[in-house]
Parts: sequence; C-alpha cells; structure tokens
Amino acid sequence: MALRNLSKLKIHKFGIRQFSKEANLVSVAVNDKTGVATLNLQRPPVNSLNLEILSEISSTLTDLEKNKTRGLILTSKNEGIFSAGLDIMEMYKPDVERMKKFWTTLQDTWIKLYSCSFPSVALINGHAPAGGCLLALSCEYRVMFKNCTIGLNETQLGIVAPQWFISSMRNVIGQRQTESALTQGRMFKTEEALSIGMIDEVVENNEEGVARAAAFLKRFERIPPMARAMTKKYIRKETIENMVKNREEDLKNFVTYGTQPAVQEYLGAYLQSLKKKSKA
Ligand SMILES: CCCCCCCC/C=C\CC(=O)SCCNC(=O)CCNC(=O)[C@H](O)C(C)(C)COP(=O)(O)OP(=O)(O)OC[C@H]1O[C@@H](n2cnc3c(N)ncnc32)[C@H](O)[C@@H]1OP(=O)(O)O
Repeated sequence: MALRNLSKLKIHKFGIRQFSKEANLVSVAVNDKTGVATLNLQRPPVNSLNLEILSEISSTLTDLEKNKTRGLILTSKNEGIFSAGLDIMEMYKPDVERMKKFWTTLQDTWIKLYSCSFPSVALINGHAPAGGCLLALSCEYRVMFKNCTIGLNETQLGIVAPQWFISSMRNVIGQRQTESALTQGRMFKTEEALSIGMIDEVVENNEEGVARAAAFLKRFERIPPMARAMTKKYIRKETIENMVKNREEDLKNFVTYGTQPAVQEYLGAYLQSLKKKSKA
C-alpha cells in the first residue's frame, strides 16, 4: 500500500480507509486496493463554498498529497448538486477581514487542486455553476451526469471571473470557446458541455460515474508517478505561476471590487431571486 502517515487513517470494513479527522463538510474515503481517494463535498443544501468548506477541502488536499494518494475523485454527497459555487453570503455585506480570509483560502485550494501530483477526476453528479465549475475544471478529467448544467456564469451576476478562473477554462476548451462562454456567463447543459470538450464523459448514475472515473485513473497504473507528476507540473506551470505572482493583487481586486455599492446591489438582487425561486 503506497499510503503513508497511517496515523491519520483508520481502516474500515470493505478495504476502504477513511480519514479519521473531524471534517464534517467534506468526507474522504481511500480505497485500500487502488489508493484512490474519493473526496465528497457535503455542505447541504447546495455545497456552496464558504470559508469553512474551502478550509476543509484545502487541508484534505494537503493530507492526500502527504499520503501519496494514487488518485482523486472529487464529487458531491448531495446528488443533483455538485456545487453551487462560491457562497454568495461570503461576498454580500461582507466582514472585510473574513472576506480576505475566504478569498485567500479559495486561492490556496485552487493552487493545491490545480497542481496536485496525483491524477484527479471530477465526478460532476449535479449542477456546477461558477466556483463549482472551477473545481471541476481544475481536475484532469470530468465525468458528468445527464441533465445538469456547468459553466462560469459570473457576468450574469454582474461580477467578473478572475484571470485564474478564465485560464482554468481556457486550458480545457480553448480561447474562442472561453471568450464566448464567459462574456455571456453561459451555463452549458451536459450534452453541450461534452460537445465543446468541457467534460469528457456523460454517465447515467453514480455507479457508472465511479466506474468511469476509476477507469480514467487506472490509465496511470503503469506510468511512473514521478514522471507523470512532473509532466503535469510543467504543463500547468505557467497558469499556476501567473496566479501565485498576482495573488496579492487578486485579493486586493476582490475586496475593492466586491465591496462596491453597485456590485453589492447586484449580489443582493441575485440572492433575492434565488430565495424567491426556492419559495415558489
Ligand atoms: C463580489 C465580487 C467580486 C468579484 C470577483 C468575484 C469572482 C467570483 C467568482 C465566482 C463567483 C461564484 O461562484 S458566485 C456563485 C454563483 N453561483 C450561482 O450562481 C448558483 C446559484 N444557485 C443556483 O443556481 C441553484 O441554487 C442551483 C442550480 C445550484 C441549485 O438549485 P436548487 O433548486 O436545487 O436549489 P435552490 O436554488 O432552491 O437553493 C437552495 C438554497 O441555497 C441557496 N443558494 C443557492 N446557491 C447559493 C450560493 N451560491 N450561495 C449562497 N446560497 C445559495 C438558495 O438561495 C436557497 O436558499 P434558501 O433555502 O434560504 O432559499
């Protein structure tokens, strides 16, 4: 078994090892035979990404890296919603200190996921707008349920996706499709996402999704992990370096832009529309 730091793991029945740490907004199960970790997002109702869940994702990624995980399946416990993206409550009428911590943690999480040495698959078992789409795009492969939507819809909310969100999409679907998608804030249905290469496979249900994700990860079984990881690092280097170089400025922009009255008004109206929809 390639896993190290076993003090953090406890062995469960059926050959699944589970992190024993008190993480309640995510759960992690590591398959004892394959070394593949499944990271479940579990913040009902919609897995919106607030400071706490991002901190848990971030620390879990650190643990997986230390434990020499052989692969990651990132998915949701709430079938029907992969993640509703950033928790708008973190941006609406914010406490600026928390807002800064929130954004810094999002940056850290993205850096860890985007640059992780192990292969990663997003099993998108529900809608994946905005920040949810970012998480999926940061993985190396995407398997998605039918009848869901995915995309960076920020412009529809009156906000602007940061450069590193844009690069994450451009690196998957190319410049032209990204420009068209982002300027419209377009959400793609599963089949549309497949046709432009935003996702790689469509599945009917969780069982099939897990099998397809595992099949992708199995491709690397005979590839020396070091060579694989270094190759990924070289390919993603420029995108990561650009983000890291500009992260202070990115944080400043987020706070300056996010606290502007016009942006707050848009966010408030958007929150209202979401709440009205859920009450209708
Ligand atoms: C501040 C400006 C800074 C500038 C740069 C910032 C760049 C930021 C980059 C990314 C931004 C984001 O990620 S913003 C989030 C964008 N997300 C969305 O637009 C998705 C919104 N949600 C939905 O479309 C739907 O909820 C869903 C399709 C994901 C699920 O639909 P469903 O019908 O199942 O659920 P409800 O719509 O009834 O929602 C239930 C419940 O959750 C609340 N909710 C939903 N999404 C969010 C969210 N992202 N943040 C906070 N809260 C959310 C919704 O209001 C309902 O609440 P109530 O039960 O209280 O009514």
